[in-house]
Amino acid sequence: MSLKASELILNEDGSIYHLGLLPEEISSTVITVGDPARVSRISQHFDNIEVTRTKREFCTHTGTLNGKRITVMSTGMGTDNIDIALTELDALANINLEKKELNPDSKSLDIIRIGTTGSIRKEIPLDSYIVSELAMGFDGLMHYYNSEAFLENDFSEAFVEQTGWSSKKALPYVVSGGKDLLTKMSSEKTIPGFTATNVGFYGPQGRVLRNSIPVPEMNNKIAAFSFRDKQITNLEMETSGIYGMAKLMGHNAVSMNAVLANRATGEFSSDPKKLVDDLITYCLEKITT
Ligand SMILES: O=P(O)(O)O[C@H]1O[C@H](CO)[C@@H](O)[C@H]1O
Ligand SMILES: O=c1cc[nH]c(=O)[nH]1
Repeated sequence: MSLKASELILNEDGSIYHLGLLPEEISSTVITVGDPARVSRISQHFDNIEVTRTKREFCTHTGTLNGKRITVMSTGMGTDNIDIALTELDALANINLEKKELNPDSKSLDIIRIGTTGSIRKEIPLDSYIVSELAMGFDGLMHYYNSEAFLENDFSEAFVEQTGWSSKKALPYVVSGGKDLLTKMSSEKTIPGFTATNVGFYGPQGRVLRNSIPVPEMNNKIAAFSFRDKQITNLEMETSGIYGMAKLMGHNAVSMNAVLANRATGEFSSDPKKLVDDLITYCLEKITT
């Protein structure tokens, strides 16, 4: 059955609506970043670049490094953008856009997020790298899909109870990263983490400039949460959405986080550019070997 024009939306050139890409323009290995400017900081390492496309906050370069074809794409900030980016990436991989029909065999993508984050633990210092084994989403995205099969609801229940999480906020959901990619991207240079994904950068992460927030000690409560020997390590804005969308559609995902803020000590990295560039170099080496 053909998908309706209002559901699978294509541009005049046949490309997918928000990303502006055609199926042959993406690799099965996709690096995602929040910042569009970070795309060329990654693709400058490629031996060649065959595709460059920008539409809204979605800037995409596809090229080859050491014989491996890689796509790098910016998603902008937040899991609302992740819903669009991953759904459209999946459509490029698994839907015949001309016939508007699902392909008979489904294809699985490797999705590697290279992002920045704030640690909420003193013992996870500035300038370290966290690989997210688990993600807890405060964003609610997974509740809009049939995701019950893979959500780790016992973690969510314990979290709500231990932190006194308000029912006015979305129920936190917990989802794991892709096992093989977690192993591939981890080393003695990385710290395994449990990443909390927030709906914003300021109030939702407990930052106060001029606005007050209802539970000023929430980051401490999040840091004190403990269940089955797991504790939350860091805050950012995309990982839970990426892990959830990847699990829904049969893709593998891992989130690599450069710690540029430590919220427990109040410090910020003195050289965030170098920190991210070093993580990029680390990830490209791991991806291509
Ligand atoms: O550096 P990126 O990948 O954008 O990730 C982090 O930085 C942004 C906030 O400054 C959010 O997107 C957060 O998840
Ligand atoms: O503290 C931080 C740093 C980077 N990104 C975030 O979302 N939070």
